[in-house]
Amino acid sequence: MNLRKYLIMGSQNCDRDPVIILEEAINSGITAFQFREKGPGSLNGRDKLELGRKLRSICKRENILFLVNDDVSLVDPLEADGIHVGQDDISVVELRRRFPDKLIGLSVSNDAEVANSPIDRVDYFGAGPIFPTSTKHDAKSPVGLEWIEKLKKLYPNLPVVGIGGINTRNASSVMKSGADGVAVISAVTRASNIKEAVERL
Ligand SMILES: Cc1ncc(COP(=O)(O)OP(=O)(O)O)c(N)n1
Ligand SMILES: Cc1ncsc1CCOP(=O)(O)O
Ligand SMILES: [Mg+2]
Repeated sequence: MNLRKYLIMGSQNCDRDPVIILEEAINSGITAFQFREKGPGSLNGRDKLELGRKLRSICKRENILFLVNDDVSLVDPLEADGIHVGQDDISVVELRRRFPDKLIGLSVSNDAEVANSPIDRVDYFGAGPIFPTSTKHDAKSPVGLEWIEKLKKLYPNLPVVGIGGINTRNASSVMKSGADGVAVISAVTRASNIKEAVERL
């Protein structure tokens, strides 16, 4: 599982065709992709599924991990490698019961969330928001790089990806804090030059 450069994206994050953006990002070196069709301007129903199928087939062809965000109903039709959920989504216990062999990522932002989560059923943590972000309107307050250091001390063997406000200038600080990868939306989807952005990340 290579989560080093983890792109998260839905059509609502794109000024251009998401298919082109994903292809450029893969050709430039991203290692994992999360289909997150969510929030203002996002697609629903058949349109969402149809875009998911296109993005999934690109990841399959290019041998890039493909995870879905939140929406359990997409896991089987898209033959996703896994699913990422947060504290207010379907429970990890239920998810693991339904999908014993899929990757499960869980968002954690503080000690209480970790204490109340079945960590033994999780494959990686999404830690954040590390920095302020304007991409997710209901994001929690930034938790800072210390949160990554703390998580790695508590769970040295569980991969941690930092998320939230990560860009080409601050990504190295996230990795230096012990993260196994950086998860980004706008740093890639809003980049004027995707190749340069992914390479610099
Ligand atoms: C890798 C990664 N980490 C964190 C999140 C955020 O998940 P969540 O808190 O459930 O928020 P939404 O993305 O569902 O709005 C993520 N998606 N991916
Ligand atoms: C989905 C998500 N979860 C926490 S912050 C965030 C948004 C990350 O977007 P960006 O990389 O543009 O700050
Ligand atoms: Mg969620």
